[in-house]
Amino acid sequence: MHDYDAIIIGTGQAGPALAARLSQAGMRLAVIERKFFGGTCVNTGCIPTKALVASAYAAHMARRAADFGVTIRGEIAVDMAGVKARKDDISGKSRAGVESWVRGLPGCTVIQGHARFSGPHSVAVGGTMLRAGRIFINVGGRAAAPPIPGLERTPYLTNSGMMELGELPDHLVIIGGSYIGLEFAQMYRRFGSRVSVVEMAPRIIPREDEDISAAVADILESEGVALHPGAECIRVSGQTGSIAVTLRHADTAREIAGSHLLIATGRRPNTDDLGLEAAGIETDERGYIKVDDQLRTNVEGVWALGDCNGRGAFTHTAYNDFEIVAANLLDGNPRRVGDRIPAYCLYTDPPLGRVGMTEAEARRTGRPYLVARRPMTRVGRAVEKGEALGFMKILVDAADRRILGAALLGVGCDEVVHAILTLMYAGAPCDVMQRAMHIHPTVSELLPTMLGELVPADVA
Ligand SMILES: Cc1cc2nc3c(=O)[nH]c(=O)nc-3n(C[C@H](O)[C@H](O)[C@H](O)COP(=O)(O)OP(=O)(O)OC[C@H]3O[C@@H](n4cnc5c(N)ncnc54)[C@H](O)[C@@H]3O)c2cc1C
Ligand SMILES: NC(=O)c1ccc[n+]([C@@H]2O[C@H](COP(=O)([O-])OP(=O)(O)OC[C@H]3O[C@@H](n4cnc5c(N)ncnc54)[C@H](O)[C@@H]3O)[C@@H](O)[C@H]2O)c1
Repeated sequence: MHDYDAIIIGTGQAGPALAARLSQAGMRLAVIERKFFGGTCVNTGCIPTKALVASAYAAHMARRAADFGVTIRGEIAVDMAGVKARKDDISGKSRAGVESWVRGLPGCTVIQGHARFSGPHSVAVGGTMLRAGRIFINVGGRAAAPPIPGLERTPYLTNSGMMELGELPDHLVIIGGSYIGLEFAQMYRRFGSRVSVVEMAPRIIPREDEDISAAVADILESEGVALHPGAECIRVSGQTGSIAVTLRHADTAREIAGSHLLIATGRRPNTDDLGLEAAGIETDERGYIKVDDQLRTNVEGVWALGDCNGRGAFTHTAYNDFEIVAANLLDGNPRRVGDRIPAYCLYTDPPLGRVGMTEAEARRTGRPYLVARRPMTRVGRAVEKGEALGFMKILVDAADRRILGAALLGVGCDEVVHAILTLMYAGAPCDVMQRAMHIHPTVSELLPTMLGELVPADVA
C-alpha cells in the first residue's frame, strides 16, 4: 500500500490544474491516467475538432474567394491527410504539454493505468494499491451508443473514431443533430463529403430556441447538409463504404444509403468501471456521481469534478470545478457551482455564443422580460467581412434591467458573448453596457445599440 496526501483519477480538464495547486501546497500526490493525458478536450473533443473546423473554414473561404474579388486559378481541393496531420500536431502538442506539466510537478507521482476504488480511500491500479485521505475523481465521459437495432453489427464512428479517419467519406450519415453532430456535419460537408443528419427531436439543437434551430438549419442546408429532423433511426446495417440507415418519419419508413456512420447521440460518464460501489460513492440513475454544491461526494474526503458529476458537460465547467474545489480546500473561499452562469458556444460557422437563459426558459419563469433582435445583415463588421449570416438576441429582465440571457449566432460571436457574460457576473443592469463606448467597427459595438431597441417580449 502506497500512501499519499491526495490521489487524482484522470487528467482531464480539472485534474492537472488541481494537481499543480496541491503540489504547490506541499502535498504528496498520485495522478492516475489510463489513456491520453489531457482527456477528451485535448485528444478527441474541443481542441482537435476546432482545429478541423479551422481547416473546413479555410476550404469554405477559398471557395468563396470570388465574393471578395480574389481569383484562385484551379480547383480548390482538400488534402485530408494534411488536415489530419495539422489536427494531430495541434492536439499532440497539447497532450505532450499536459503530460510534461504533470510529470514535472514536485511531489507528484504519475501512474499510467486504470484506477478502481477498493475502499472509500483506497484505489487499485493493476497490482498497485494506493491510499489517501483525499481523492479527486476526474474521469470524464465517452460517447453513448443508443440501442438501435443492428448497431452492434455495423461499423460506426464516434467522436473518437472520427479523429483517426484518414479518408474523406463519400456520404457521412450522422445520428444526432446536436452539438457534436452539427460541428462534424458542417466540417465534413466543407471537406467535400455528402452529409445527412438524423435527429429524432422535431428540430436540430432541440435545447436551443426555435428561432436559433431554424437559423442554424438554414445555414447548414444552404451548404448542402441534408437534415432529417423528427426522424427516429430504427435500424442500421452494412459495412464501411455501404451503410444503410432506416428512419421512421411521421409513420413512414425510408432508407438513407451512406458510406460512413457517426453516432453523436450524447455521452455517458466513465463511472461504470471505477469500483464506486467498493467506496460507497453514490451515483444517479444515469451513472453521474452525486455531488453537493462544492463538488463533495457522499463519502467524506472524495470529490468528483468535470463531466462525471453531471453538473456540466464542457471544458470550462470542468476547469471551473477545479477552481471551486481549490478555492474551498486551499484558499478558504467558499465558491459554489450554483454561482456559475451557463455559457457555451456551438462551433458551427458562424458560431453560436450562448449565455444564461434561452427565451423558452425566460418565458417559463413567468416574469416580464424585454427582448432585442438584430440580424447580422445589420451589423457593419459582419457585412464588411462578407459573413452576415445569423442574428443576435438579448433578453433583459423588465424589472431590474439585468440581462437574463443571450443567443448570438454570427461571425465572432464566440468572443462577443463574453461581454454579456461578464456583465451578468457583475450583476449590473444592461444600462452599464449601453452607456459604455464600444470600438468601431466590431460586432460588439451593436450590443449597446440593441439594448437601446429592447421591447417587451409580447410585442417582439
Ligand atoms: C467532439 C467533442 C467536442 C467538444 N467540444 C467542446 C468545446 O468546443 N468546448 C467545450 O467546452 N467542451 C467541448 N467538449 C466537451 C469537453 O471535451 C468535455 O466537457 C471535457 O473534456 C470534460 O473534461 P473532464 O475533465 O470532465 O474529463 P475528460 O476530459 O473526459 O478526461 C477524463 C480523463 O480520465 C481518464 N480516466 C477515465 N477513467 C479512468 C480510470 N478509471 N482510471 C484512470 N484514468 C481514467 C480518461 O482517460 C481521461 O483522460 C467536446 C466534447 C466532444 C466529445
Ligand atoms: N461546442 C461545444 O462546446 C461542444 C461541442 C461538442 C460537444 N460538446 C459536449 O458534448 C456533449 C454531447 O454532445 P452530443 O451532441 O453528442 O449530445 P447531445 O446530448 O447534445 O445531443 C444528442 C442528440 O442526439 C439525438 N438523438 C439521440 N438518440 C437518437 C436517435 N436514436 N436517433 C436520432 N437522434 C437521436 C437527441 O435528440 C439529441 O438532440 C454536449 O452536451 C456538450 O456538452 C460541446
